[in-house]
Amino acid sequence: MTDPILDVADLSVRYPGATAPAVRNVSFTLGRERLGVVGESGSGKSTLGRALMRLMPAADITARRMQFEEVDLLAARERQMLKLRGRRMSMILQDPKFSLNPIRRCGDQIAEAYRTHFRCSKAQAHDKAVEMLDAVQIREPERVYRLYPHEVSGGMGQRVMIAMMLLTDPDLVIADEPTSALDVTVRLQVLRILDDLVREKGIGLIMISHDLNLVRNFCDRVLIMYAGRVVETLKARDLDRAQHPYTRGLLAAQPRIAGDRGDLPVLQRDPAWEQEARP
Ligand SMILES: Nc1ncnc2c1ncn2[C@@H]1O[C@H](COP(=O)(O)OP(=O)(O)OP(=O)(O)O)[C@@H](O)[C@H]1O
Repeated sequence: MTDPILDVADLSVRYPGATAPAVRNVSFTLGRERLGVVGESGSGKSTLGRALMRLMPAADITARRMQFEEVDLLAARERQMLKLRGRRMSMILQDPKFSLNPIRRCGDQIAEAYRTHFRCSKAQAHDKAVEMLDAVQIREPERVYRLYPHEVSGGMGQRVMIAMMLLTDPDLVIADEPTSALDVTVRLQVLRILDDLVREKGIGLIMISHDLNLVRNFCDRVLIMYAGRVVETLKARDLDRAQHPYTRGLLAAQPRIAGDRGDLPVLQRDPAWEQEARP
């Protein structure tokens, strides 16, 4: 692995009033690679992503280390975080409908994001927005610039979001289920764009997903989360050789198209999984 972009040790997150932390003692490093974060609903994947961006002012975030390049994310003031977010670290969410402003044209939103970070004229920001739409393989960028979010498909909306994120050349991108609302062909296009970012621009990508097949094929390494903890960390290509019974249970519960199509096994949970952690 290359020099870590992110180095996290013993990160825990507790929501106000919650009896147990949503994320518990999570440790990992991220290089210029694709790191998958997998686990069932409620295992803490999104909480982990939002905590890294410090997007949860009400929650209690503790860690031994939370270092993003030269920045100590635990000590950084909110002013510094405002400069980092959207510039050097970005997040892509599942559904662009909730991330784009419904009453502003897509292109204007990208141009405005550019002007937030860089001093330039409106015309320069417009040109940059069109260039970015083109970079995410939108065929008629000038036309799409003028569309409102409700006028674009889910896949195009997701590409608009990625275009906005690309503006500032971030080093870290956290993608939270970025393709689950997309059909298979558009999903491939979006994955290809993210893949190019890792290969050509050398970003570090955290890909949060439910989809074991997707992370197996797309990611370099995978963190498996259960009840807020990382129970296993593996190279994606070694996923089928996973040791932890939870990971093995998830793999066994995957539907198969070919071969024996008997009943899917039900995951038998062991309460001990909640206590242990294997970084
Ligand atoms: N804003 C919040 N306030 C209080 N509790 C929350 C909040 N967001 C999430 N939680 C709780 O934290 C735990 C982890 O949730 P989180 O959304 O991180 O899981 P997840 O693995 O991303 O799930 P999903 O795959 O369904 O998105 C859950 O028990 C959830 O109920």
